[in-house]
Amino acid sequence: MDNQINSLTLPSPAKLNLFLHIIGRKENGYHLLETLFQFIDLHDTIRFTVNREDHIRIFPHIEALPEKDNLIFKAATLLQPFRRNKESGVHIHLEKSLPMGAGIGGGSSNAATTLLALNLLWDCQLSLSQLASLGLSLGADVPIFIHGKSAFAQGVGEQLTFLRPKTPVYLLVKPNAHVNTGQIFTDKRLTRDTSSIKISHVLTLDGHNDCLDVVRDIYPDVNEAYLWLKNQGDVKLTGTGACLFIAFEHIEDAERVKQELPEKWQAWICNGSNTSLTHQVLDQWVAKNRKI
Ligand SMILES: C[C@@](CO)(OP(=O)(O)O)[C@H](O)COP(=O)(O)OP(=O)(O)OC[C@H]1O[C@@H](n2ccc(N)nc2=O)[C@H](O)[C@@H]1O
Ligand SMILES: Nc1ncnc2c1ncn2[C@@H]1O[C@H](COP(=O)(O)OP(=O)(O)O)[C@@H](O)[C@H]1O
Repeated sequence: MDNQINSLTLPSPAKLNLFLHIIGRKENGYHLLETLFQFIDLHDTIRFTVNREDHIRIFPHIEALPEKDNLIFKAATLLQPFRRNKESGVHIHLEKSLPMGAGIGGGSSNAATTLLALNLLWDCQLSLSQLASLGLSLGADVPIFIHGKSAFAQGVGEQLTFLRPKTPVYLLVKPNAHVNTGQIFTDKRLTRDTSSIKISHVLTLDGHNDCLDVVRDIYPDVNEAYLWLKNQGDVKLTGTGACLFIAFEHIEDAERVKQELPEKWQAWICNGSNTSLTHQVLDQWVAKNRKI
């Protein structure tokens, strides 16, 4: 990638929740979760070019997502007070591949990638912990993308214990539904009393997703895809959906199921990764620019 000192192109990857347990609810209505996050190599790509125009501009326009609601815009705005660079504007080009409202965290990932990139390009000099605290106000999943390492998360997703789960091949399937996270978390039928687990058990546990039954009930297409995939392996829901996934040891098995999958569902074969692709590229950029 032709990264220069005033521009940076970064992948902004998706995550999976290998399990998601709801163990309680806070007074403000937010849910206390226990979830195991892992990254996958499916990603958006974002190019940041700083300039002296003092504006944040995002291209191209995404239908149904006004610029001011874009988490990329919100993340850049949050970082503006910390700029130390004369080049205080930014032109952001977003190549969107990740489906939205799919439980794979595309919006949170984009927000985190923006904070990481502009922290360097605007010379804000914030630590990862400071960026994660800032990012948490944009979404519960932003801190994991800031740290860029697979982790067991507690609280609303901000208390992280870094772990290295197995990295299988995944078949990821997107039913035709755009899930509203808020709607799932306010559903009366949601199970909110799963027992807390010990960190030492996380990697050996066959965890579940407490949102699955409610999501299947509200979104018939998720239910249909779930029933189809159930015959092919241990199918799981990521986040509040809509995406479902199965882990395979061998890529050939994942490919066979993908070939048989009804065409109406979008599907990808991807690899699990315990380091986010963003950080892999960022580390190379930092090493290169240190030498200049
Ligand atoms: C459930 C998870 C698991 O990874 O994934 P997604 O399916 O969204 O990717 C996340 O915790 C979601 O994080 P995120 O998508 O950033 O949610 P937010 O924007 O913070 O919250 C959307 C709404 O969901 C509810 N919410 C969210 C997180 C949480 N721990 N408890 C909640 O009750 C709140 O009503 C909130 O207004
Ligand atoms: N840059 C962005 N990419 C994706 N979604 C965004 C972005 N900015 C804001 N959003 C909003 O955030 C919502 C959740 O998006 P996303 O994080 O992709 O899904 P999920 O939380 O289900 O994994 C979207 O429905 C969209 O309205």
